Amino acid sequence: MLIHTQPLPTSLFVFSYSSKYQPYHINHVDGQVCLSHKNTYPSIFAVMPPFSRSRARSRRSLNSKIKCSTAADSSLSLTPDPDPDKNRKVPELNTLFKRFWKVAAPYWYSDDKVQARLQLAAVFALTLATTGISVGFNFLGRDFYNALANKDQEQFTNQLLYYLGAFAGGIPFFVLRDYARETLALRWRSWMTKYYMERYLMNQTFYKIQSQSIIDNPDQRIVDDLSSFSGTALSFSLTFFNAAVDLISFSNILYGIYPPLFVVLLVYSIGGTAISVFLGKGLVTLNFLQEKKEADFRYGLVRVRENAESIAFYGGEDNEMQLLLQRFRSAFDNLTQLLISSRNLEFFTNGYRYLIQILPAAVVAPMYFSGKIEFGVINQSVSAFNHILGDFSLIVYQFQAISAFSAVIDRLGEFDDILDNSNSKGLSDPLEEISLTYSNDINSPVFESNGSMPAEQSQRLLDVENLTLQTPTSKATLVRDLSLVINEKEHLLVMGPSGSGKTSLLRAMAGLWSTGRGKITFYVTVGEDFEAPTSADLTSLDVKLQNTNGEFKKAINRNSRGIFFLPQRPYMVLGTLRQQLLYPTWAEELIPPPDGTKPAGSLPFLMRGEDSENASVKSHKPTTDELTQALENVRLGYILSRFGLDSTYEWSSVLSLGEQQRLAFARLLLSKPKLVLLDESTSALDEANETHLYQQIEAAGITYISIGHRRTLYDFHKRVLRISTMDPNSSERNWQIESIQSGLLV
Ligand SMILES: Nc1ncnc2c1ncn2[C@@H]1O[C@H](COP(=O)(O)OP(=O)(O)OP(=O)(O)O)[C@@H](O)[C@H]1O
Repeated sequence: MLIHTQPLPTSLFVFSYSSKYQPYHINHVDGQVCLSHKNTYPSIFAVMPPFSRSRARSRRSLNSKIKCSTAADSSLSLTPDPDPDKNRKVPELNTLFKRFWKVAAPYWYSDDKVQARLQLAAVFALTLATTGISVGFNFLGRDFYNALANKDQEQFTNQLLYYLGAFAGGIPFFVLRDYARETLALRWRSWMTKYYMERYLMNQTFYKIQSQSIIDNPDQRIVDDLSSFSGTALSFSLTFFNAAVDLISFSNILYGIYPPLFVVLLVYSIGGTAISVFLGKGLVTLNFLQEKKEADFRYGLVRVRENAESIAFYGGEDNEMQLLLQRFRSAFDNLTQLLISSRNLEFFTNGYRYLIQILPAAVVAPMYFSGKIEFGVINQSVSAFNHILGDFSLIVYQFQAISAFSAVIDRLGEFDDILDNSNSKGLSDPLEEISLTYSNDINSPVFESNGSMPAEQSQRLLDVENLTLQTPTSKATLVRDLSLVINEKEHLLVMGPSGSGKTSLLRAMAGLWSTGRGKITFYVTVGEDFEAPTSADLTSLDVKLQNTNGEFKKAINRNSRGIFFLPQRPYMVLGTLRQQLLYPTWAEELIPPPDGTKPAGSLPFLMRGEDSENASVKSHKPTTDELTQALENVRLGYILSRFGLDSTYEWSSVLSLGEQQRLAFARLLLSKPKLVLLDESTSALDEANETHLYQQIEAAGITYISIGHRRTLYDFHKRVLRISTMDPNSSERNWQIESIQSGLLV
């Protein structure tokens, strides 16, 4: 137990700041951060290096306060927007605790748990050591000043040497404690980032979140909120731990001096905490909204960057400016309210802090006057009182940081729930009934597409039975009671007016939409170890989640099952031309350093193991020659001399739309799937190139289902599925299948 028997010397110091940093004021001075003690030692002042990561949040909010107080003087007009977020409820305390636990716990039970717990123990041990060192410095300081007061030169010199020795020995503990805490926070964040990204990208959750606008800014939650969560959770834990140690150390002293003083302190701090919670309760919501609005604003800017060419063609700068300003104003308005609430809370917090400064001295002074205690005991009681007050007042002093942290917990907890239940009723429609199955039973009898007569011995690839397809949110029926069979080489063209539901049919086949009824079965050849997933597998996160430790079973990937989808809008990944071509079938491996060593600081769980890659990754990965040949096959050989295979460009900007579509066909030819679903994949191409590409995939033995509007497409297909726009009042089928022979309908 750490007990101060003497008053703390007034020259202490830098050391105690971070173990009990809460009683300090934080100020910016010339790019440095200055901490000055808020209660016990108003004269103590320590200049710190620029903020560490764990204090980045304080810096950010501080910076934003500075920026905003400037902005408040500017001429921005502040017309309030009607804002549905204003009715957002403050989360209950127990909900917050549950969410905190749900977000925080998985890491400490994960594969990395041994390392994590050891590091945590080291951080706590170092924190205890630094607290002990601080106490030791108190005693050294006391003796130093006693020697000075007694004019004992020899003792003074000795104490000075002790002090310098202790200084040299003690400093590394403080540095190592902070380093250990920061590295643990980084490790925790890295693990959580992978854990969240994995669940976000799994099972098309990212698509559902985006297309159904389920939550705002998942990217910001993964980047900013996770970073601030791990850093703040650790530093708060240490702050509370320190407060507990401190409380035990100093309660005895204070209680021993004068018990009523202890009781007064208890009542004062409990009352203060209750009032600050009452005054600051709106801060959690405001902080939550601030995060959202800042992310919305940033997203708006990202959209401008991503769509630079379209905006420039439209000349839409004024509109963009207005939209962006609107988003910024929304963030600004909220921040203004946040500042007002913070200011009101500060009135109370500062009053609370200074009102009681002289109380302990005033209470014990009569005992001193009557000779019951020595003068030093007054100092000691003031010191102990302030320590305990600081410990009991953590919530008052830290309320703003706690409210910001609560907002982070709330946002992450909400995100975590969505990821966990990504296919439960919360996310998907209760009428979600389309069953999507991947079957390896290719021996079942093959029928003609009209379902009546046995066909020649070709392999069946797709079976659609009584499919009624609806839009996910409005439940508008797009296709009614569709049945069709696709056998090998029976290429199907899907036609129909714009908006009739052609792409949506592909969405259902890809498992992106499942509202409606009916059954879709893909028949695919797969390895012996493959257990054909059912539609429930495909929509149940549990199947893919082995446990809550964040270990995932191999995700089911339809590309590796011989089925490929080319979306309407070509998608170019961030990376090199080689990566474009390999996407999505093969992942580009990390290039190891020449000496074969692991990159410094790499964490085992950030590496993608073989198991987590597509099954097809194990299949032959195309060589440079094969990649070059694939480009030649789609008449794109000339871009090689321009860009090379291994340079990174913004491909969606440097390649024309038609070139991007041809690149997508090169991917297809390299992957050689059994069946491909093409959504207007040649719409930007001239007829000669279109014919060439269809000839290429036909020659590669790929069966295809294409969506398209052009009659020239008849030449490459055997049948056409014609979908008409659904009449909401009709209960009739809105589709028909016609045969094509030699490019003509029969
Ligand atoms: N996420 C969604 N939520 C609700 N309705 C949607 C959604 N996406 C598309 N729709 C609607 O579904 C209908 C069918 O859209 P779909 O994209 O399938 O049309 P399409 O036949 O492919 O049209 P086009 O030929 O113009 O590409 C449209 O009316 C569209 O507005």
